[in-house]
Amino acid sequence: MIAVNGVNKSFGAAHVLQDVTFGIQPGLMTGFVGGNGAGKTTTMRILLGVLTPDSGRIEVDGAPITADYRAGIGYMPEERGLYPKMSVLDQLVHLGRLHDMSGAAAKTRALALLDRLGLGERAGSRLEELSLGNQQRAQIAAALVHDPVALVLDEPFSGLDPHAVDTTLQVLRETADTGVPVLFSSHQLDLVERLCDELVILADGRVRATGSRAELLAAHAEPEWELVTATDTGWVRDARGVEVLSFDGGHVRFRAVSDSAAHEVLADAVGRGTVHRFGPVTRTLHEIFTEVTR
Ligand SMILES: Nc1ncnc2c1ncn2[C@@H]1O[C@H](COP(=O)(O)OP(=O)(O)OP(=O)(O)O)[C@@H](O)[C@H]1O
Repeated sequence: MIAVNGVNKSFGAAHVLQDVTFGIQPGLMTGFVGGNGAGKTTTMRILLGVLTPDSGRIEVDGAPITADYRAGIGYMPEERGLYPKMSVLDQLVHLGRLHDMSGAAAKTRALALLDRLGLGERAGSRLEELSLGNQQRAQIAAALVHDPVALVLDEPFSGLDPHAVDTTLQVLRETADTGVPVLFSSHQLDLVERLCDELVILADGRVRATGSRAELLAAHAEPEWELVTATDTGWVRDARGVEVLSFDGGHVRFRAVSDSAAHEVLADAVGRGTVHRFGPVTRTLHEIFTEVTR
């Protein structure tokens, strides 16, 4: 596991990372979310060793991260890093060779990756000739070409069309499935919700919440329930251990002192007629994000 441990960083008087602590587990996709200026890029740069923290440590399996390990990370920096005038394939091969791959192995791997990312036909094009979305795909291939020990990707999905998002996702998921820890930042909560195993929510340089989507939803769950029946639900107001929050004919939303109090309401409703829907009110990641970053 890669651990970001108690990291602090200031630029002048601005304390932009405050005791940032979280883990990136092997085999899992960890989404790093936060608004503009929250500190995601700064954290990633510290992880990669591009910036030095004022205090705190980056560890891999309990020991300080080494230069060797860092060299094996596939990094997609915010400022991107490929040469505009060089062909996509040539620079991928060049990057592979910088990581001690043979030219032939790097070429085979690069072509396979470009194919997977839907860029096979543009392998010979100069980067600057590609659309922004395709340049982005080339950047993703560049982070992956040397079979990285870990992946750290700054906004890898920005500018991708939905099809490219899906293929990129599949490629990242397959990489994670080989036991590689994957960290990526994103503003797109819907995407993060769809594809992340773990989430780290950052606001104003502090980690506000971490955990799987299910854990976050459970930790921030409201003990609220919803019941939809074919008949009037006005009687729920008189049920024991229940406070009705809203009520509209056959649709009632209520808070219950316990799960069993809520289930008694269900049993009562079933006795009275047809129940269309019953269950806890599920919240979206967006609601939780808004709440924890407020
Ligand atoms: N080199 C620097 N010098 C001074 N301030 C900096 C520097 N790099 C980052 N900052 C400041 O640190 C804060 C965090 O920036 P960072 O780029 O890490 O945020 P972010 O979460 O990646 O934001 P975004 O989603 O907008 O890219 C911001 O207030 C930014 O202005």
